[in-house]
Amino acid sequence: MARTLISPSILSADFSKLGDEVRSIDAAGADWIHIDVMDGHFVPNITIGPGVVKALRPHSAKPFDVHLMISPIDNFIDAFADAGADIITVHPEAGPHLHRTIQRIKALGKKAGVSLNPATPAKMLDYVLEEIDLVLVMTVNPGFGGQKFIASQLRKIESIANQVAKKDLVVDIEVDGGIDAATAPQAIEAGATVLVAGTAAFRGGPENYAANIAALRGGA
Ligand SMILES: O=C(CO)[C@@H](O)[C@H](O)COP(=O)(O)O
Ligand SMILES: [Fe+2]
Repeated sequence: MARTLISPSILSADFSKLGDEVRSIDAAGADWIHIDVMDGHFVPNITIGPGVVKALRPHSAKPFDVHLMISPIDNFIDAFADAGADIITVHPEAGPHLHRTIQRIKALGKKAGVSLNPATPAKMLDYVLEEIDLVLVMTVNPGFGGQKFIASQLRKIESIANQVAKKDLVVDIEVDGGIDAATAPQAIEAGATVLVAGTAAFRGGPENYAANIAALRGGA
């Protein structure tokens, strides 16, 4: 069975001490650090920009998994790469030329991801799957933590996992939204290789982070 990585979303961390939160979740066993960037335009919420990513960079050596929910996207790719992102994930609806955006991310030496909203079909990947490192399947509508898992997305994960296997590609399938100890095994069963969790990872404060991550791995 494929390995399962845990990428806790700092959207659910205590924003008044983000550096400490990143250190704590890293020490608790996070594989990646998921950073949700929202612009109040592509999604109805505003979070953080490249300056915060840069400030957090010294707090962890784990890969920064940066999920960009901003449009237009292209003017910001370089800024997040410079700030210390390792994986940069974009939504196809966030710019006019997805292929070009991916090329730019790769040219900067970063891993490239494409994120699909719940209503966006897997077909969107037909001409880019060979170019990318990761597909991020949203199991909630993007914008907020703490929403309910949309189970219809399991079928999409399965279909992408089949395509990846059929084409013999090395592409992670990351699932994002409403992931907890109950939904994690369903996502893994469908083919997810990376689990994002905000609420379930940061629940109860730092003394609970290791147990929270272990519970998510319980399905692995
Ligand atoms: O990208 C997003 C939301 O748009 C996510 O990364 C959330 O932060 C996940 O939070 P939970 O659903 O796990 O609370
Ligand atoms: Fe996210």
